[in-house]
Amino acid sequence: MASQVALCCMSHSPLLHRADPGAETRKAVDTALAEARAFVDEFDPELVVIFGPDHYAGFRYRLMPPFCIGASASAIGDYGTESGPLDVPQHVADDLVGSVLEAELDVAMSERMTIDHGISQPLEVLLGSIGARPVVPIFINSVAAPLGPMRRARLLGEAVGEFVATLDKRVLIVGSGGLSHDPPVPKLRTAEAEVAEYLIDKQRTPAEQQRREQQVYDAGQEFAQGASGLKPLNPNLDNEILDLLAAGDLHRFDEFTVEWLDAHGGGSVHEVRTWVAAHAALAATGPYRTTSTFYEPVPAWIVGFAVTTAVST
Ligand SMILES: O=C(O)CCc1cccc(O)c1O
Ligand SMILES: [Fe+2]
Repeated sequence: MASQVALCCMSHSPLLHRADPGAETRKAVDTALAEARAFVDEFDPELVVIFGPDHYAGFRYRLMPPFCIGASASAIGDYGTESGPLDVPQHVADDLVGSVLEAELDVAMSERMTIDHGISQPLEVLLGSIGARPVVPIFINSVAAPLGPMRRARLLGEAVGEFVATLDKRVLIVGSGGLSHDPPVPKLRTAEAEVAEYLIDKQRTPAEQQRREQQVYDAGQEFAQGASGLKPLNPNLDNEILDLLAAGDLHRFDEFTVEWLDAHGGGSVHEVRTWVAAHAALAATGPYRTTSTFYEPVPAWIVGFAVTTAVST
């Protein structure tokens, strides 16, 4: 028997539950997320495979893999998200790592993966809590330059999908991140030495974390007031991305270079790699149809916020 597979992709933001985006936007996003949650409930997944980035919370330049599969993982609990362990089915994760390596993708593996809101927020939103269902987390570096070509994220997704198809389970594939956004994240080669230390190896103290979270909140408020040096959100690009995903035109993403995306979508637009990987995973199990799409640029959250669901046909 083959698996039954469904997909939900969503943007995340550290400010999702913190900054007021305006009553109308709040209502629209809450509705879209409630519908996604209902879609997941109805599908009743036995396993969740989630592609997500982090924000120098777990992976730092001391050792930065392009991709990493977690066979055991826990969340730090940044920006008011839950902290604690995920329920990772160890043998499934082990087999997935083996299967992806067999497909000649040199994925890293972690037996102590640390995740942040990039993975925990969609788990909370879609499942109720980070530990609600068995989950295999797959990290995709989406911020720490240099990044490899988009094509590799697509191929990773494909290899994951080929494995998922063999499981004989109801599997929900999740992608977390994007779309266009340019949050205030320092860069290794231009940051002051003390700041760069946090990108390389140093963990923030609780007080430093609190300051960082306030700084990001303030940046969102400034951005929403139009008084910000951050790159504007790019709804045209975001809609183009959503159209390609819905059309199943995943090869087209191979043509988006890192430089071009950076220029048009901001420094964190590369999180759409998680969407490409998730869709490639679903596509590897058979043809699919996008069943819902929500999109709205939300400056107060510094993100072009999107939610989609899709099913195998
Ligand atoms: O550095 C962090 O911890 C979070 C950075 C950050 C800020 C606003 C919107 C985002 O999407 C984002 O990733
Ligand atoms: Fe992010």
